[in-house]
This record gives sequence, structure tokens and C-alpha cells, in this order.
Amino acid sequence: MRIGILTGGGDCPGLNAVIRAVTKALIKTCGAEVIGIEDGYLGLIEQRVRPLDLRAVAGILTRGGTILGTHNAANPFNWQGRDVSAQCAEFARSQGLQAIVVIGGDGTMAISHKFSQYGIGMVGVPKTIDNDLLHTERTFGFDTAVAVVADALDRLQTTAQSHHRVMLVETMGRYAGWIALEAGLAGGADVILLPEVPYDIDAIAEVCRRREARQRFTLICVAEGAAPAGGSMTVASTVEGSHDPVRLGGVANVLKLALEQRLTSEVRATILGHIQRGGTPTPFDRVLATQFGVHAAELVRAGQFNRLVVLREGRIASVPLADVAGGIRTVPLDHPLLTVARSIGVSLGVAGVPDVTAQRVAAAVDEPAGE
Ligand SMILES: Nc1ncnc2c1ncn2[C@@H]1O[C@H](COP(=O)(O)OP(=O)(O)O)[C@@H](O)[C@H]1O
Ligand SMILES: O=P(O)(O)OC[C@H]1O[C@](O)(COP(=O)(O)O)[C@@H](O)[C@@H]1O
Ligand SMILES: [Mg+2]
Repeated sequence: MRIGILTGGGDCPGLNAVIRAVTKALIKTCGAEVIGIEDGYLGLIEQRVRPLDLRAVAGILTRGGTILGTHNAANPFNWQGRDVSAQCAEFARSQGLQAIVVIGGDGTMAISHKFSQYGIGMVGVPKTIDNDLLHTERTFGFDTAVAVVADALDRLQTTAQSHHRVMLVETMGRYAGWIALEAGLAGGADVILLPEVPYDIDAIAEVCRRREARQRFTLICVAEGAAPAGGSMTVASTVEGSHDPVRLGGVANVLKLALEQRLTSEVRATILGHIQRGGTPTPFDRVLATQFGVHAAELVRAGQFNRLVVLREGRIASVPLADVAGGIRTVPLDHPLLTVARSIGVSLGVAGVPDVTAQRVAAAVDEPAGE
């Protein structure tokens, strides 16, 4: 049995842990030959592959990025305006590949679902640091990103407190605010702004003003996709050839300017960017990635193709690839973590406290200085 592996879309801590688990499990349980496809679907387009054996995957568990390389625009069904998918399938067949394990986001899964029409077994493993894929409670890389942002908040808290400043930390999260929400809670942010909750700048300024008088500093954790009510997201650039060409970034700077006009405190913005995507995965992500990889190998061995490995109710399972392609899992407005945030007085950047119980609690509790 010869099985291919590719990684598609943006990189993510834990990709190498999946590559290692798939390779080891396939070699050890059924003596398969494993072939690494370089730079995502570009490797099938440009016919670049290399064998992966136990030695090739030794020592990569803890390494960030992907040893295979990746690509965020290579789509065989639309490559520089042409459909080259049949040639890609022919190349895969010429390599003797009976199946391909694809590790990627919603776009990679959409391509893979389509590619299965050529009779090559496709098994998907979800990756996204944004944790916004449908049907899986968790993706590896997310825990690492949250840890990086929480660490940044911890560091910025002491300088904010020393200088009596308002500190903004911008996280990744295009359409879903999971990173900002979890890291904001973990890092004790006073304001958490998500793409799902349009913000009101005057409400944010009001929180900062209240804190100016007492704690004398404010920590704001903002997802890059956050936008004002009635306004739009902050676009940093557009990437030619990308399916979703818009790259976000800079909302923290927009907020900095707007808050400076409303406050006497100094305001500083930090944009974490790709720092959240690099470096060694956390132990949680290494374990999740290994579980995903082993399950993908099991699906291959069982001949269960066109499926995506997922985490459901805490257990590893799989769903049809078609179910996840192109979809996004955003933070629901009734999510328990939003209630938790409100209950401890964290502002979501909207006027008033929508949760009545939380409102009563907020009115009753006298926050100690420095908290
Ligand atoms: N909805 C889509 N349908 C088909 N291809 C897509 C779609 N979205 C993205 N792609 C392609 O999928 C690949 C990467 O997307 P994806 O796996 O979602 O990773 P990321 O979200 O990190 O960009 C690229 O080749 C891109 O061109
Ligand atoms: O690396 P690029 O192309 O600048 O893309 C950045 C975007 O990718 C993301 O990191 C998403 O990554 P995922 O593909 O892991 O979901 C966004 O949060 C960010 O907006
Ligand atoms: Mg995507």
C-alpha cells in the first residue's frame, strides 16, 4: 500500500505531529509506504514528492510548521485559470498512491472532496489555529495560539499597570473569535472584542475611563476580524490568487486612534500576527495531533475514504468530507464562555451588560484595585 500525505493552507503548530503519527501508524500497523507531497496541492501540480520513512519523521513531534511545506493558493481545479486536476490525479496514480491524507482547512477539504472523483481515497485531518472548522470541537494549533496570546497579555499587563496605559493586543481570528475569547479570559483582559460581536467604541472608552479612575490601566484583547457596529473589518492587504484574498490586520491601531481621542491615558497597540502560528506546539496540541494522525491511518487501513477526522464530545471520530467543506464555526452568542466573561465584568465592547444576572452581579461587586 502506498499512501500520500500533504499539508494545505496556512501552517499551524502540530502539523508535523500529524505527519509523524500518520507515517508511523501506517508503517507499523500495515507496512505501508508513505509518500510526502511537497507544498500542499502544489506538489501534485508540480510533481514534487519524497518518501517518508521512520527516520524522516524522527524528531519532528515538537517542531512548528510543516516539514512538507504548504501553500495557501494551490488548487488543482483552478490553477492559474486552468483545471489541472486530471493531470494531478494521473501523477498520483503514477506514484502508485491509493490514498492521500490531507491535513488542511475548509478549503483544502473542499478541494479534496472534489479530487476524490478520480478514485483516489481521500482522508482529511482538520487544521486551523482559528479553531473554526465545522463538526470538530477542537483543532490542534489553537491551544498553542491561545498560550502565546495569554503569555503576551501577561507580559503587557505589567507594563500597562506600571505606565497606567490602555494596552491593546490584536490576535488572529478572521471570522471567529475563539482565540481572542479564550486567551482574553486566560490573560485577564478587561475588554474582549470578537468578530461575532460588533463593538461600540464609546462603550469601550467608558470601560477605560472607569478603570482610569481606579485601577489606572486597561487590557483589551481584540480579534483581527472585530469591527464596529455598522462598520467593516480592517483589511491589511489582499493576496493575488488566494480563494479568500483578504488579509486582515490593524484593527488594534484603528482602536488606538479612536480611544486616544476619548481618553487621557496613553494607548498602545501590539499586533501578534504570525507569532501565534509559529513555534513548538503545546503538549495538548501534540497529543490531539497524534490522535488525529493515528485515526486518519486507521481510516486509510479500513478503506473508509472521503472522511474527515474530528473531535466530538471529547472522542475522536470522523464525518463526511462534504459536511465541512467551505463552512465556518463561529462563537455562538449564547456560548458559556461569553456568559462567564460577562459574569466577571469583562466587557465585550457593547453598551450595557446584556445578561441581567451579570448586571446585578456587576453592580453588587466592588472590584478591588489592580484586578
Ligand atoms: N471554498 C474553497 N473552495 C475551494 N478551494 C478553496 C476554498 N477556500 C480555500 N481554497 C483553497 O484551499 C487551500 C487552502 O485553504 P484552507 O485549507 O482553508 O487553509 P487556510 O484557511 O489556512 O487558507 C488553498 O489552496 C485555497 O486556494
Ligand atoms: O498567513 P496568511 O496568509 O497571512 O493568513 C493569515 C490568516 O490565517 C489565519 O491564521 C487562519 O489560519 P488557519 O488557516 O489556521 O485558520 C488567520 O487567523 C489569519 O487571518
Ligand atoms: Mg480556510
